[in-house]
Amino acid sequence: MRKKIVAGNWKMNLSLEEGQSLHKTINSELEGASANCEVYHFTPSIYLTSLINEDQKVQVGAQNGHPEKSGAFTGEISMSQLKAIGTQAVLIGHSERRQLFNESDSFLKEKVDAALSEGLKVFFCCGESLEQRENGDYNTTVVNQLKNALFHLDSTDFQKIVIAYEPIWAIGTGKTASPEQANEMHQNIRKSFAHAYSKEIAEDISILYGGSCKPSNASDLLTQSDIDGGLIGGASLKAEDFLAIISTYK
Ligand SMILES: O=C[C@H](O)COP(=O)(O)O
Repeated sequence: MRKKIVAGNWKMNLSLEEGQSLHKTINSELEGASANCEVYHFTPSIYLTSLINEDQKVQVGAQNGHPEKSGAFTGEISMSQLKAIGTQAVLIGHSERRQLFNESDSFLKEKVDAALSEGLKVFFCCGESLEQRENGDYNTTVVNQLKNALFHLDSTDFQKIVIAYEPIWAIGTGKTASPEQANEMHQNIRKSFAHAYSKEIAEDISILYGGSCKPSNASDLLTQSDIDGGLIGGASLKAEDFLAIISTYK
């Protein structure tokens, strides 16, 4: 059965002290609470070692990783280096990486392979631009992103993969997809897995929504039939907001 997951993507925000304090607060609030959803913090890589602690409720992930194990890639961190320090998960394919750092589907595919070979859990992001939404190309765009980076994998690999659907026009804009628009895309994504693999894989994979999700709209979005949680940006930076979103699954 697929899992509910709420993940915070801090992006390039928070000082180390702020990050440690936020992580500590979320962990202590969840301590002893019944586990109805998994919770992740995707933090700046430089903070990972100070936050990773296997005994805590909130799992810690990186926002990026390089597919090569080692070599002359100044400024990069490999998936194997992430794994070596105990990182539990990695974000791959976030639209900010695709757009601002020109990451192509084929490069993302290499990252997915490298992350899985290290045993990292992959949160694979997909989503269409406003133009693609308006000209009706959104379903094809998103399915192609999945096909190009994921559909070469074995069925068993999907135990380590979570999909995050993030319409680019909803990220950090205050505009959200309506619950119906988001759910329709999640159903479409699930169908593409059923078509490429099997009904079982499609039913088992967790698909998160991301894009201006906040306490006021979380319960409408995150309780849709095919939405299994959220990848939260801005609203993950304040403990009160992030906890309110997590409480959707209480
Ligand atoms: O990874 C998170 C998404 O980019 C959503 O960000 P946002 O909640 O600030 O719109």
